[in-house]
Amino acid sequence: MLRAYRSSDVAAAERPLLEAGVPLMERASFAVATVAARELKRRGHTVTGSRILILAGGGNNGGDALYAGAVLARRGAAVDILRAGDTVHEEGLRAALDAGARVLPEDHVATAARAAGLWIDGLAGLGLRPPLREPLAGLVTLLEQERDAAPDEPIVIAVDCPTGIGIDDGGLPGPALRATVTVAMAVPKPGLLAPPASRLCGRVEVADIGLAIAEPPAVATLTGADVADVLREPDESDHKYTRGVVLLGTGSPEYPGAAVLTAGGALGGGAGMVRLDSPEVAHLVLRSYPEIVLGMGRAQAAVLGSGVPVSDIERLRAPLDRALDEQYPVVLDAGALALLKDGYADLPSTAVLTPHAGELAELLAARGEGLTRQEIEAAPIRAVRLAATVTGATIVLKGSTDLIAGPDGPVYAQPARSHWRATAGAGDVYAGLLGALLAGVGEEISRAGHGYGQPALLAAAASWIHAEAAHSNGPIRAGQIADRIPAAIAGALHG
Ligand SMILES: NC(=O)C1=CN([C@@H]2O[C@H](COP(=O)(O)OP(=O)(O)OC[C@H]3O[C@@H](n4cnc5c(N)ncnc54)[C@H](OP(=O)(O)O)[C@@H]3O)[C@@H](O)[C@H]2O)[C@H](O)CC1
Ligand SMILES: [K+]
Repeated sequence: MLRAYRSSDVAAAERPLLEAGVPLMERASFAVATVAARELKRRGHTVTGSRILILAGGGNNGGDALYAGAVLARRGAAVDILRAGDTVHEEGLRAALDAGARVLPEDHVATAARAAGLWIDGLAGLGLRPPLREPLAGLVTLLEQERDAAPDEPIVIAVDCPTGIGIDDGGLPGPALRATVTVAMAVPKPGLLAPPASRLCGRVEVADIGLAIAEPPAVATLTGADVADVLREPDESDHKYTRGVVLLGTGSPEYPGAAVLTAGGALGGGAGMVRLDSPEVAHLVLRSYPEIVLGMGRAQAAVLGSGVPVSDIERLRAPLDRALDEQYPVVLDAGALALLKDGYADLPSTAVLTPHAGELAELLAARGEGLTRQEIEAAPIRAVRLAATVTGATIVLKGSTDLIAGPDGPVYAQPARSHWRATAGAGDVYAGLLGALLAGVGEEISRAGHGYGQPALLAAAASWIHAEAAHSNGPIRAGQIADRIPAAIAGALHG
């Protein structure tokens, strides 16, 4: 699991080590230099003979970059330093100059940017209070223009984070310098895992500088190994009821396919049994999945709303109330979210809402929180935490990176592996898959009662599985995603 920590927690953890004289900056800068050398090599260049531009801000981020420049200059690179702040990290500058680097006149930015094959972005890191002020904002804008104009795009190594991103909220409040590789010191920060900021980070590498953080992570990303830990593989004691029964209140004459796709997601996700409470489309679903059992009945999880128009949502009220009364998990997708506009003020965390940004804006507005779709997409971590707080439910904000928040614990940020997943019906498949995972542990969740972090963790696991199943180098249909879920789960469980 990738765990990202707030900048304040990182800075607090650094302090005693710095006071004890632990050479954190030396370790950090060596890591930056190592990544820079390797990236040059990847492009068929050697450090010797390469021209490298050090973008040195006025703080320790600049210090890291300057010491990295010293290492690279000693290895034969031609190193130019652009001092971008009123102040500079004096020892770092001294080290770089002693190693043969030279300070550029300020009006040489464009020329130097074009001449350098690699830039090291040490303008600002943990100490940035976004948005960027002038002259840094103008410098970053100019550098982005030069990068776009350069015949060969330079390699940009971001020290700790790309300068200008919202390091803790994942926002992009102003200009920011896109990176090829981000070298995160000690631990990732939230802006490296959550969009829109994460889109500017390039590949994230974490440099071990001997720092451990005791605080809980603010954002986390599950890997396949974590998913294997979360899933419960059936054994000889299992039967279809112990593996979890999912009740689907999905699909309608207007959107019959959603019933088929949620059924495919639930069956692919390993439900012991799938019940369908949508008589008007049952014949269609049975044609694809004869395994489906028709009608209501005892279940360990319910999935409601996919493909159900708002005009038809009253039929979902009974299964929703039953899930809440019997305290088993319920996924509220698409049309079912409209039920929450009046009533259901305080949902349990076993209610998992799966809005996209527009639906989330409507949900928040109904709770008196006026965030627009644009504001949600600009700072999704804040939006998904707010939604979990005002509803009490677990929130899955679907997007190219799914963001998942429960009543406590980290926000999970689960990126798509490829973007062909953005196709009609993919959300229906996700809802069914999530229902299967929740049903698999539904009894445990019910016994544990509300406020149980498990639904958010399972929703993150479902997102990882869905991204894995949807990973493709070309177009993929939602039905194909459903068909590939079993292999994605087997891959997580057995490598
Ligand atoms: N603590 C350590 O020794 C280690 C830290 N690591 C590296 O250091 C940075 C954190 O360094 P810090 O000095 O705290 O701050 P930064 O260098 O990240 O940023 C401060 C500079 O940024 C300017 N600033 C701040 N906000 C803005 C803004 N909105 N617009 C423009 N400029 C801004 C600030 O200027 P001021 O005039 O406001 O002072 C500073 O010039 C961390 O990220 C690591 O890279 C080591 O890795 C480990 C040891
Ligand atoms: K930086």
